[in-house]
Amino acid sequence: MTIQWFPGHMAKARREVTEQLKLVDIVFELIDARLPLSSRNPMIDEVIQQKPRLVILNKMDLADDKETERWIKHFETEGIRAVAINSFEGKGMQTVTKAAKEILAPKIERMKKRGIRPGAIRAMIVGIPNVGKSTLINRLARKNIAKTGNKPGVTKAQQWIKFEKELELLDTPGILWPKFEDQSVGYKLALTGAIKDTVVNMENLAVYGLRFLEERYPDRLEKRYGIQTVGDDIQKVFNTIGETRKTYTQGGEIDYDKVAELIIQDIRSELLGKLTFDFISDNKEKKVDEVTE
Ligand SMILES: Nc1nc2c(ncn2[C@@H]2O[C@H](COP(=O)(O)OP(=O)(O)OP(=O)(O)O)[C@@H](O)[C@H]2O)c(=O)[nH]1
Repeated sequence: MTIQWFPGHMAKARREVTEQLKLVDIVFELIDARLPLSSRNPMIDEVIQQKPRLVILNKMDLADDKETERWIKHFETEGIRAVAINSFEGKGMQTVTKAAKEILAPKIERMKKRGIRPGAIRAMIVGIPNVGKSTLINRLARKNIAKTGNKPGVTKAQQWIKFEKELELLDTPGILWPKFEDQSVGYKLALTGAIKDTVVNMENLAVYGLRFLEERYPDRLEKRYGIQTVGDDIQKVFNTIGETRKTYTQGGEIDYDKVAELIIQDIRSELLGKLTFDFISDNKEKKVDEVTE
């Protein structure tokens, strides 16, 4: 299933999440650890409102550990509890349950004081396509209840999963739309596979990837491709990579489409190491823009 985020579809998605929210005590906002800014739904605060929330940075195995740590601290300075996990391998699951219990502890205490016996804590997962919602549900359920896939937009159909003593999870995650803010957000989402390749120009995406690496991870660029700077002569860079990797057309020319694909695959498949694409300074720059507008 391909999700087309037309306005009607976005309104429906929001309505559905708002309905589901009434059923739960806490929201697990699932984001991609590589994109702690770009993989958040742009209206998430408005949608969730005052509901207690835990931000979960998934796919931590693919992200830069130092940056993930920084992001967790950053969320906490904003009053939002955050944890990092790898739901693919089931790493960090205890941090999710522990944090959820701690966030709700004051509420449970208040209920107890009023003589109300608290029931199980009920949670739901919310996130944009492909952040790993189904994978996490399966992990917490420890069996394959939810369907997963490696293409954006596969999640479906609703019941409660008891994933630990006193904790229950809605088996249907809330799927919200990604940001369409600017081109760089689009490129970052495409580089991590959150939006389909067909909606972006692969050569432009590869160039964006190279420039990003040059700016943030120049050592990796040099190690993998022997390139120190990308500069303005992109063709030269593509030629260098094409020659080293022997990416030729049948006529013996450099195959630029293949070089672009190769760069994107290298980025996606960790051949350039663990990468984080959003930096806390990106967030600050944006806030300054907003203030001056
Ligand atoms: N490396 C890594 N891959 C993950 C992790 N979690 C999920 N994935 C992969 O990410 C892809 C998307 O996972 P899903 O669980 O289908 O994502 P979803 O959010 O349910 O996707 P939609 O159905 O599109 O909303 C799959 O290929 C998963 O194997 C993780 O922690 N690490």
